[in-house]
Amino acid sequence: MELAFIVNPISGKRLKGPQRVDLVRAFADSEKLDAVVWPTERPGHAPELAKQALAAGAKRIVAVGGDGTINEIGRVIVGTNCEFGLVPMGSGNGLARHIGIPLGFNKALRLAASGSAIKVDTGEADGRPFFNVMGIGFDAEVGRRFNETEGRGLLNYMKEGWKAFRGYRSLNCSIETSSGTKALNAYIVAVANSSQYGSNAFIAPDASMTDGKLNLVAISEPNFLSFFILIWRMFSKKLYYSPRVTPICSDSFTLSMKSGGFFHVDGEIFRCGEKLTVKACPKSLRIVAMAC
Ligand SMILES: Nc1ncnc2c1ncn2[C@@H]1O[C@H](COP(=O)(O)OP(=O)(O)OP(=O)(O)O)[C@@H](O)[C@H]1O
Repeated sequence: MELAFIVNPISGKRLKGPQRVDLVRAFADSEKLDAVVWPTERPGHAPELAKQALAAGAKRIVAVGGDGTINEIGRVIVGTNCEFGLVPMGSGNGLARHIGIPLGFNKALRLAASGSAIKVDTGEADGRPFFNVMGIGFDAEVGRRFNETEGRGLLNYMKEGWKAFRGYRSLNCSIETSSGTKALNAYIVAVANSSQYGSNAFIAPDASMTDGKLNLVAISEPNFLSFFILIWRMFSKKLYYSPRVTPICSDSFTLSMKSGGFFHVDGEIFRCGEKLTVKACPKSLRIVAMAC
C-alpha cells in the first residue's frame, strides 16, 4: 500500500458524512491509486489508523479533515520517513492555508496524492507535538469553549471569543529563552509554527516552517476597543504593530506561571503545571506543500 487517506467525516462544514468518504474512494479508484481510504469513527481514532497505515508500509498518509485531525495524524508521522498530505476540510484550516494547499476538495486531493513533500519544522509543548499553533491564557480558554460547542467556523469561534473576553483576566508569566528571561502580564501567549490560527487570522505573520524556530506572540490585556483593533490587526497581518504585542522568535521557550492551567495544541486542550516547555523540532515532518 502506497497511500492511506484518513478521512474525518464530521470536520468543517462542507461535504460532511459518508459522501466525503465516498468522494475520496471515487478519486482513489479513478486515479488507480494503490490506496486505502479509512473513515474515522470517533475522536482519537485517527492516530490508531495512522499507526495501522505506518505498520502496513504506507509511504504517504493523507489527512482529510481540520487542524485537529491533522494533529492526530501528524503526531504519529512526525519523525518518520512517511510523507504527510493534507486535504483541508476543517473550519479554519490554518496549517493548510500557511503551506499553500488549495481549499477546493478536488484540487487538494490531487495535490495530496501526487505533490512533492518537503521537510518542515514542527513544535512540541510539554512533549505534545503541534504543527500549527499552541497557546495558553485566553487562547486556550476560547479553544476550550469552542470545542464544547456544536457550531464550527470563524463566526462561532469569534462568538466564543467574545463570551470568554468578558470574564477572562490576564496571567503573570515569565518566558525564558536562550537569550534571557522576560516577565509579562499576558492575556494570550501563543507559540506559532505556522503564521495563522486559520481563516486568515494571522497570529505570527512572519512565521516560517523551515527556519528551525518558533514564534512566540504575547498579547497584553486589551480593553473593549483594543480587543476589536487586535482582531482587525490579525486579519490584516499587522498584529506586530500593536503596542500590546510582544513577539519573540526562538528555538525553545520555558513558560513559568504562578499556577497550572490549560494549554492548547492545534486547538486541543490539555492541563499543564506551573512550567511549560515549548520547543521547535527542526525539519521533523515531510509534508506536501506549495509554500512554507
Ligand atoms: N467520526 C467522528 N465522530 C466524532 N468526532 C470525530 C470523528 N472523527 C474524528 N473526530 C474528532 O473530530 C474533532 C474535530 O476535527 P477537526 O479539528 O479536524 O475539525 P474542525 O474542528 O471542524 O476543524 P478545525 O480544527 O480546522 O477548526 C477531532 O478532535 C477528532 O478527534
